[in-house]
Order: sequence, then C-alpha cells, then structure tokens
Amino acid sequence: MSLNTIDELRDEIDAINLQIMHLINERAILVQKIGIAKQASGVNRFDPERERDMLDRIAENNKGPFQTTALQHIFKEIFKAGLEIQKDDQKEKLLVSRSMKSEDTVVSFGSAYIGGGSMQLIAGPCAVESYEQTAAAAREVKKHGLSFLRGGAYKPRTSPYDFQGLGLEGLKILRKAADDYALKAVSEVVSVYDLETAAEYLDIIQIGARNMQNFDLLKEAGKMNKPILLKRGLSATIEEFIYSAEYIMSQGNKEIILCERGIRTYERATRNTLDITAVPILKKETHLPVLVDVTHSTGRKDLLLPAAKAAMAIGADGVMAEIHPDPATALSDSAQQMDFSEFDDFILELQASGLLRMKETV
Ligand SMILES: C=C(O[C@@H]1C=C(C(=O)O)C=C[C@H]1O)C(=O)O
Repeated sequence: MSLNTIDELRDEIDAINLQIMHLINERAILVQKIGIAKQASGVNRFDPERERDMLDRIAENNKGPFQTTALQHIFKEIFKAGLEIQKDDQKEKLLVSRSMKSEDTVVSFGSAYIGGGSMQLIAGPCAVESYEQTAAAAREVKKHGLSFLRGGAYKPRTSPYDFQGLGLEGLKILRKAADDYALKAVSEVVSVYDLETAAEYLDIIQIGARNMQNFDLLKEAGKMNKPILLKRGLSATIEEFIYSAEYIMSQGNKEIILCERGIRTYERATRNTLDITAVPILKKETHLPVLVDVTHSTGRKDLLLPAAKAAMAIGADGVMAEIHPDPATALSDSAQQMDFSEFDDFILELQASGLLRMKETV
C-alpha cells in the first residue's frame, strides 16, 4: 500500500471521526433532555435495565469486524459520559449553586454580616465551662471589635467518657455572656431534639463535622428560621459538602454559612489537613459564605496565624478560632486554644497583614 493510499484512508477516518463526534453530541443532547425529565419526576439518573437493553441490541446487530464485547465496552463508556453530563446539569440546578444565584449570599445580623466581602472572626472557647470563663472570652472578643462569640454547649466527643458539654445550661451561659457584651452567639447542635430550644438562645446554629451527613438534622435545620453554620465532614468531599448544604436549603432555609475545618488524611503533623483550596472552589460553585476553622484544621497554636492569613488571602469570608482564659485547664481541646495574650498577637498580626478588614461590628 502506497503512502498516498494511507493518507487517503486517514482523510476518510478524519471525516468519520467528525461524524462520530457529531453523533455522540447529538446523543448527549437527548441524554440531557432525559436527565432533566428524570430530575423533574425524581427518577434515578442511572438505569441499568435500559443500558442492558441497548447493549443487547448492539450484540444482535453487530456484523463486525469489532467483537461485540469491544463494542459494548465502548458504548458503556458513552453511557458513563452521558451520566456525567446529567449529573453536571443537575448540580447546576442546585439551590446552593452559583449558577442558580450569581450574587453572594450575605447573612446579616443587624449591623454585622457574614459574606459579601466582609471579614469576620468568630472566636470563643471550645466548650462553655462556666459563666466566668465564657464572659472572659466575650470581653476579649468585644475588646477587638469583633461581633461573634462561639462556645460549645453540646460537645460531640470521640470518647463517651470525655466532657460532653453543659447542654442547655451551656446555651444559657453563652447567651448571657453574648448579651452582656452585645455579641452574637454561635453554638453547635448535635440532635434534632435540641434544635428548637437552641434556636431560642443562639444567633447561629452550627452543625458540626460529625453531623454533616446527619440528613434528618440537616432537613430539620432547613426548616428553622435561623442561620446555619455547616462544617465540612471529617472525610467529606467538596461535592458531598455541597449536597449537605442543599439538604438544608431545600427545606427553605437560605441562610447557610459553610466552614472548612480540615479533612482526615494520612498526614499527622496537623490534627487534620486544611484543604485551603476548598475555599475558592466552594465560593465558585456555591453562592454561600465560606469560613475556615483554623483551630480544628491545624490543631496547633503555631499554625493558627499562617492558616488564618491563608484563609483570608484565598478569599474566605471569615475565620473561626478558639480562645480560653486558661487553655491549660480547659475541659476540651486544651492544646489548641489561644490564651488572651496569644489572641491579642493573633489579631494584631492579622491587622498588620492588611488581610483583616472588618467592615462592620455589632
Ligand atoms: C439517558 C438515560 O440515562 C442514563 C444514560 C443512558 C445513555 O447514555 O443512554 C442510559 C441509561 C441511563 O443510565 C436513560 O435512562 O435513557
């Protein structure tokens, strides 16, 4: 066969490639239409029976030279690509997605707000231990012109024998300390049963990492008239995190704040691995504010400042950090909470870096 003949055959192949491409794209448009109809009627995207049907038809009609199994393999890849397109289309239709709402969601609390270009720092003790301890932290938070006080009342602890938090008493203490210093109160709720009561005492209800896929809790939180701070699960992908936020929003609650808090990896130098690029990804794919919890992600005091700077530089809407009047005696997370002089330095350094721009305070 001459070289000229090869060129001619290749020309024919080029033309066929284009035809296949056009046909595959035409097919994809039909698949997209089916995907939209399936979503509207709540039917699963994946339909193995339909796929089996099509593969059987290929077997019946195949005249070679390709073996049926080779062709079926190619077609299965086309089905898979079709499913991906349907999935992408459905993701774009999520209520939390940027494609459904291009403007940033801003959650406002009177004169303070989270999202939309402000930089908020939420600080407070890991756990509410006493009024004195919580009020001391509140005083510090206020001293720096910050607006949000955090403090755990219901503590999801790895061991059932560790301090579990003061529960309702803790919520009452947090509320009083926040009111005494004109601050907004943030605390975690771990059970559906505590949501209503907690809402009476809190300005923001946190759903923690361990409950990110507690779908009942997410759905009930979605019915509350209170902003929800949703933390990323310990081993959750960004996609799973976004779907969890969708669970909340699908029930009507539009005030959702996301929080990257580090994920579990093989790395042991830090408590978790701070997935810093999750911040711009979440900001791009959703319209929700995104915070970074520097305490739980690093678990190391010496990394709080660089992690906070990174969070701010990469576009986070705020940072969460834990402070305690005497971290050594703290009932939980004693190694990673800042004492007040460390917190002073932390704030000063952030302000000096020019990254901490607090537009409004309460
Ligand atoms: C397009 C559909 O959805 C999926 C994609 C298919 C395809 O690419 O042909 C087939 C079945 C489903 O897994 C469908 O159900 O027809």
